[in-house]
Amino acid sequence: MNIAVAVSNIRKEFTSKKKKLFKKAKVEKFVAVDGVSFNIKKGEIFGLLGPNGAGKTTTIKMITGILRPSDGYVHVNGIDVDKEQIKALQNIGTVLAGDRSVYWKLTARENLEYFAALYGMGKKKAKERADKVLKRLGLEEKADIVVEKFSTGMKQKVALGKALIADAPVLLLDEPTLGLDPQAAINLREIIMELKEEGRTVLLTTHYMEEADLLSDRIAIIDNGKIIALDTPENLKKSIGQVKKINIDVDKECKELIDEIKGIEDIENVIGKFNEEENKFQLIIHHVDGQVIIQKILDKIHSNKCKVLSVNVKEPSLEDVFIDLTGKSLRE
Ligand SMILES: Nc1ncnc2c1ncn2[C@@H]1O[C@H](COP(=O)(O)OP(=O)(O)OP(=O)(O)O)[C@@H](O)[C@H]1O
Repeated sequence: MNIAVAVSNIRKEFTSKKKKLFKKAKVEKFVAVDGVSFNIKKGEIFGLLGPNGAGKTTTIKMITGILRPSDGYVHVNGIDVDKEQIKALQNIGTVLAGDRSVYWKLTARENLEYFAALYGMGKKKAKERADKVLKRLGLEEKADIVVEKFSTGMKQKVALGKALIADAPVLLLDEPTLGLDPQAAINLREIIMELKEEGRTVLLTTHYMEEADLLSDRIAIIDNGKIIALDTPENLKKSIGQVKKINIDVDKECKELIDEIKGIEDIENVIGKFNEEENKFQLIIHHVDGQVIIQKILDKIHSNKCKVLSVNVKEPSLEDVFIDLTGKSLRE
């Protein structure tokens, strides 16, 4: 069988009680994941890309069985997660977003040996396995230091080590590079590529589009609990091939510009974001004709008394696929 993870029409509805003083609590329903289906092939890195709150973590939690779907089902290596959770879990290693569930007062080695023991390994096997994982993560030299003294990147590696300790064929990595400095993120991405080369299946959630693009064989884009596109990164980008993109930075925030540029013929979409660090207003403009349009856009900018800082004509990225599908930016 070629499918490692089969997710069939899963749905998750949360209910919460909102209480107001002297009033009866009101029960509110919220659908976080709304009929999501996908298959992950064995040996594939499958990216789940979406903005904050899109439903990525909730989906992962349903695949591991931590959360029970309100509807639909999940199979991991042919095992129904709802019916045989323990058997299914033997096939899965998981790192949840911001997972710091390693023990801070224990060393990296003690942590990994402890989790190996939880998986039922004897002392000798646990030690061997911990050694192997520490080496693979480049943590051998720091193996006997307590985790609380580690940097964020090293703590994240120990969390990944916990997911690797049982040598499971399927890895669910929820935002594994979140909060890491650029070099630590590069190191972790290299490890993820190596895991794939060993034949493991990886589900990676991220809201970094470059990361999804770089690592994934296929990507599902998720928004508001629904999958809105699923294909290889190349095909996703090709799908908006006729759409061209111009990035223009201007010297001050001018929201009126967005609607004015949208009003120009052949303009498909305009996103405007103020970059506080660099004190500039960044416009991402999608259009279907590159020549005449630039002058028309510049005229609008001038009539709004803004100064152009830079103009770039770019190849569409996954972010553009998202903008094209939703009319909003991934990081809004
Ligand atoms: N236990 C819960 N009760 C109520 N609502 C929840 C619960 N868990 C998640 N949600 C809501 O479900 C939605 C999806 O959350 P989820 O954590 O899956 O998003 P995400 O795509 O992983 O986002 P992020 O990138 O910010 O981690 C959010 O609106 C969140 O507030």
